[in-house]
Amino acid sequence: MRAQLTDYRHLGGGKVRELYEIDADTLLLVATDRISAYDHILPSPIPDKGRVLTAMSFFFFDALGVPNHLAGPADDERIPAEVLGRSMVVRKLDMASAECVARGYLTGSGLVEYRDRGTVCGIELPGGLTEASRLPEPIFTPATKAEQGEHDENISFAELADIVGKDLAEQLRTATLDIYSRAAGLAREKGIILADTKFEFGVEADGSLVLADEVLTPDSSRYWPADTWNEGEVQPSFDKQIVRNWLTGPDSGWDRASDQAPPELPAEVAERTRDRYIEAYEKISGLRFADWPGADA
Ligand SMILES: N#Cc1c(N)ncnc1-c1cnn(CCN2CCOCC2)c1
Repeated sequence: MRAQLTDYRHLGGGKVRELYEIDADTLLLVATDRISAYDHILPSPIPDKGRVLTAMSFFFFDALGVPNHLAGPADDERIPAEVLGRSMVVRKLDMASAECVARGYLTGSGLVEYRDRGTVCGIELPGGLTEASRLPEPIFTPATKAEQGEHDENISFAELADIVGKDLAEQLRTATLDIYSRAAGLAREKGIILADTKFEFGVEADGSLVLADEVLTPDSSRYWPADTWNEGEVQPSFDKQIVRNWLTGPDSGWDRASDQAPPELPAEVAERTRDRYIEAYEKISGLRFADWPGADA
């Protein structure tokens, strides 16, 4: 008999996820169908988004073969029926206080700093790079965790070392770059560019790392279609471009520059976005989303 969500203490959450306490040693990480765009949580859910992104985390935790925080399978009995398929039962860890970001391409906040200083997180980069340039090699660009609604603040490796200690900072950098490179190679074979991604790690009593949080989902990463990659242009997001185009198009009636909340999405836009999430998962994993638990949740 499955527990109820109300059996668990709600610890908090973020823009699109919630965290519950199962017991002293175990948490329930729940992904919702909420989607954010242009720093707004949209009023319209994307059906099955939580399940697809949870399936992606489970795929990569298995594929990567590094120590991780999963404490049960996708259909673990401790997962309430209403969130089955979009939840992970995870071990409660002592979390490292840093967002561990790897970038293989220059965009977003990294591009802003590069245009200002020629660096990203204090890392000198070659001249002449532009929007969506592939970097000579992937770089580790840590950030401090921001309060909800705020943007994480990029910091240098030296600043990270001051926060977590030099040895742990070096471990975080090595693990982040190694996992990113392996995942990027896997995605590229399937025609998808993993431009960048954000990991969170726990630290065991012996100082070893445990990969935590969600991993390599479209919410924690930038995924671009490889066949349309064109240096110097803002790349289309593999998963969110349909929503972005509708929101900034003539039909939405929304002004991105205003402080208006975005409108509801047409059902067709939500449905096509669902299809893109499923396409990303099935292309990358080689698995069928139809086989993932929780379809009737
Ligand atoms: N994963 C994990 C984990 C763990 N295994 N042990 C202890 N704490 C955490 C933890 C607590 N917060 N976060 C940031 C991710 N949050 C998720 C919910 O939504 C908001 C963001 C991770």
